[in-house]
Amino acid sequence: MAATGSPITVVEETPTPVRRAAVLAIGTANPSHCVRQDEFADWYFRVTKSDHLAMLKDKMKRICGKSGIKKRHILPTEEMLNAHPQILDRAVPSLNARMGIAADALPEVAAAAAAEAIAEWGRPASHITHLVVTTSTGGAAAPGIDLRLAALLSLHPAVQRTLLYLHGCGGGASALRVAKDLAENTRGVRVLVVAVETGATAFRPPDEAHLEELVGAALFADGAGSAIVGAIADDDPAVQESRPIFHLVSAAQVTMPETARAVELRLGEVGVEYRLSAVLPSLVRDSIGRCLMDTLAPRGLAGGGWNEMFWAVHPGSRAILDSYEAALGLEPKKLAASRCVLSDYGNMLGATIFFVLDEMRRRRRRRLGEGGDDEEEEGDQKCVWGVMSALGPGITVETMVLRAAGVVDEH
Ligand SMILES: CC(=O)CC(=O)SCCNC(=O)CCNC(=O)[C@H](O)C(C)(C)COP(=O)(O)OP(=O)(O)OC[C@H]1O[C@@H](n2cnc3c(N)ncnc32)[C@H](O)[C@@H]1OP(=O)(O)O
Repeated sequence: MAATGSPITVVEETPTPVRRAAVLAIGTANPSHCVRQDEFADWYFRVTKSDHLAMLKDKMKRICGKSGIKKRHILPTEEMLNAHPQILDRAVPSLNARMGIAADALPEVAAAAAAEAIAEWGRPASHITHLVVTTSTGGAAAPGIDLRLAALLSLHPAVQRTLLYLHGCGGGASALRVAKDLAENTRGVRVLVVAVETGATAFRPPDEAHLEELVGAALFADGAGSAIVGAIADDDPAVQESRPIFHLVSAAQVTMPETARAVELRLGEVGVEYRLSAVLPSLVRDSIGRCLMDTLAPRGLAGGGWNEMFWAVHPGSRAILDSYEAALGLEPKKLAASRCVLSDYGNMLGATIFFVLDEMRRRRRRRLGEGGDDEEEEGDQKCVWGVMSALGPGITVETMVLRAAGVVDEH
């Protein structure tokens, strides 16, 4: 597909929608422990007592240097690792210790992000009708983090809970897809969506036999993202309460052919184990254009040119963003919000997409509200239609067509 082209005409999923879902508020939060990427290799090898593995440490420094990350928040501290020595010993089961750390810490981080979204929404938490929570690293228990979160936020006892486990980096987008369906199918539904992740469940010392874990240790980070999703309808009195940020126009999920082993997540005796194929960036470069074309063509978006839209791409890593850019012929400004989030927070798996949406609307507000003159930002403020894209295990591609609220379509 050409990078530029004819005006965009979107085929709506429901031609005469009674209700159309929209993101009404966004919140984010992180644990307080922040590490600088240029200091991470020294910290990581010291706290894992691995300074003797000099070649691995050098490799880790090279990976960190090419990661596109400046800093990120992580739950593990030296004190925590000293209190749980089994985390540093691959020969000893450590799942219980890791799940305990996640169960203690993550509800608070998730609640902080959700509380920020609820405050922006401006209505009582008890008005939330549905809660969709996703995590790949925050345990596997029932009742799970969703029930704890409902209690911390004083949600209504009848709130309907859905918990999505192990959707990886696509988790936030999956949860938004579920929330969109819930909101559009029942009048008055207001969904609180929360994604929360920690690398504590996957933190291990460096090992020559598990080099992809060096990559994960260099990229993955901890945080929570949240959104309120509701449906906007002309005949809905609740519309008065809502100031949409992004309309959720249509959603799709596809799996790239023959990639079932490219990205894997597993819960094992030593916590969350993952496989990241070294050829992941090239797999994405080769297939993402076709995947998006197949997904978006039926919705009328494949003929308009990728640069005519704004892009909210999950920053799996610097190389993954490079692959999107190369495959789609995107101008550098298109992925500026994704690269900014990667740089400041790292890859927080499912939580990251909320940070990207938040960063995009912040840039829009800055531009529209303060009359900024940054040409790079200006391009995206004018785009009405956008694509949210995130890759999960599989490689599973989650895609959502977005429409920016408050932007006039000039076509
Ligand atoms: C979890 C989910 O559900 C979805 C996800 O988002 S998964 C996370 C997605 N991200 C990734 O998998 C990382 C993709 N890779 C990258 O971003 C980049 O390769 C990188 C930042 C790790 C390195 O940058 P680069 O430009 O490729 O530099 P390059 O010099 O080729 O690689 C640096 C080193 O990393 C090693 N490396 C890169 N990818 C590796 C992998 N998957 N496993 C092991 N080693 C790897 C290279 O072999 C190289 O080692 P040497 O320096 O010893 O030669």
